[in-house]
Amino acid sequence: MSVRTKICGLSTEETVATAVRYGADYIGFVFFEKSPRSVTPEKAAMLIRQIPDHVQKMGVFVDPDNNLLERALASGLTGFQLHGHETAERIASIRETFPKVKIWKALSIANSQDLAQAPHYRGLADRLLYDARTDGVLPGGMGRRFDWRLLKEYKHPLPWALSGGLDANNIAQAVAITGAELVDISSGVETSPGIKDMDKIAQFLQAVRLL
Ligand SMILES: O=C(O)c1ccccc1N[C@@H]1O[C@H](COP(=O)(O)O)[C@@H](O)[C@H]1O
Repeated sequence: MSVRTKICGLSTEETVATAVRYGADYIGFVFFEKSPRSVTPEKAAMLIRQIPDHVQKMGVFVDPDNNLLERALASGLTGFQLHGHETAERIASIRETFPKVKIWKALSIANSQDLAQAPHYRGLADRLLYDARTDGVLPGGMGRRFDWRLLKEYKHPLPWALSGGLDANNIAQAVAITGAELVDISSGVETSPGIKDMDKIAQFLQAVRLL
């Protein structure tokens, strides 16, 4: 099975170049000021200029207003990853305002009841991103994982991706249990919060290629 990858939270030219060189399918930029990975639209634009067309560029947001989405989109994004409490109605409104942009809705998962929100986004989001529920300041990017067995046999209402606490050592098990065809990583390729490591990026992408 070919598993696609998203490397998230990049903020330097070197790490973007490494992710591209080792075959990332998606690269993510965080537009959330409380995050140690936060970038401005201007910085994202500079980084996105070095990314080829075949690699999708996702912006990560937490309950953004349209003004922020607009400014970030101008940097060259192809998709929005919405990681806050965005309702189905809010997603519908974002889709109407930005019809060409792919929309991923992140869901915080801690138990099987959390999956009940998933069908609400059918026909609205392009993809669901299952991530672990966190209790901290950040709703993602905490390296926290959830019980992957919750996704076993689950009938997904939409295309989806797996995230939350993934790394080069656990990715084979995560994919074997969940059947994920797209995986998303941030802190698993860092040495400390916000500091990406080029070797870890390369190792993760190579580990996925071997699956
Ligand atoms: O990375 C962040 O700082 C972040 C901030 C706000 C919302 C989401 C964020 N990151 C996303 O969280 C998941 C899981 O990350 P990790 O691999 O567990 O560190 C991933 O999609 C990041 O894009």
